[in-house]
Amino acid sequence: MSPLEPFGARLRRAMDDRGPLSVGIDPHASLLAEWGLNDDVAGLERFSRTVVEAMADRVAVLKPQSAFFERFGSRGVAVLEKAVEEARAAGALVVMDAKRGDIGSTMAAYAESFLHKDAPLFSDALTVSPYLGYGSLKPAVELARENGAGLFVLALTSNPEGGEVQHAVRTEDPGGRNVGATMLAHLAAENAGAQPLGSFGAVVGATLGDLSSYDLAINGPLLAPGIGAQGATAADLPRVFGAAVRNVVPNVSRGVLRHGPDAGALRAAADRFAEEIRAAVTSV
Ligand SMILES: O=c1ccn([C@@H]2O[C@H](COP(=O)(O)O)[C@@H](O)[C@H]2O)c(=O)[nH]1
Repeated sequence: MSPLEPFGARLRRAMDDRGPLSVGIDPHASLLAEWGLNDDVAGLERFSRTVVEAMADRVAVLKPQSAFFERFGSRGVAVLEKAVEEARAAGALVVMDAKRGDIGSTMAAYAESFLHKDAPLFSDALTVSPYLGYGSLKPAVELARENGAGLFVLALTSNPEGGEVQHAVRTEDPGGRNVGATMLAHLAAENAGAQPLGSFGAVVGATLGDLSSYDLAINGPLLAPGIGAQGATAADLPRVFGAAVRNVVPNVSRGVLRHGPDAGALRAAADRFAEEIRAAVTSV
């Protein structure tokens, strides 16, 4: 198989063709119950198949949350493998939300698990945690480049607790930047010169309010969770992201999934978010 076109180029095209919305595949136990499914592997399988079948031919990105599959052990991971394969076959890009991070030698193994084209869980991109130091992610950056995949590095997360780590200022940083800003700067360097968009993105929550003190121009995608259940709205996007909004991939998980199990209702909910996002982004 020839190497894939770089993730950033594939994502740019998908965003232009389908709109930038990412829908999460987050099979919370509470959602399984609301959908009338058992909290078991069969329920998990039905839930994830329904979301993939409803969404994969229309949204740019599907973002499975690995935690909800891992909780069922190896049989849950098998369901995840199938969801990834079917979503990609139907034309969605898959961002695996597994938030991996470790010392470099172990990071290399995580990278092999998600970013090697022959891995059963090969995904178009993987979320990673840089809090063992950005340099510890190097094996993932390298393998992603070799395999046409991408990364989303946790920079400024959507949850209120994130600030105690991400807003911490590094005393040795000559510019007095905080940790989140430092991660954005690393990503800008990674994406330098990439056309039309780099493959190394940041996770930046849509919940965060005005981010004009940050340089979000990383020439890469900004994965923006927080719309819907966490309280942010599509209308917040221009205020939060400013001129960088064109590179934002807004994610909605529970805000769409709570409309299941009917596939038409799921699609209608995703379409409403997609339209709100389109209107907000084109207003900039
Ligand atoms: O900063 C972050 C990083 C990741 N997430 C993940 O996104 C979805 C959000 O789900 P909602 O139901 O739309 O709130 C979920 O998988 C999180 O683990 C995030 O929320 N914030």
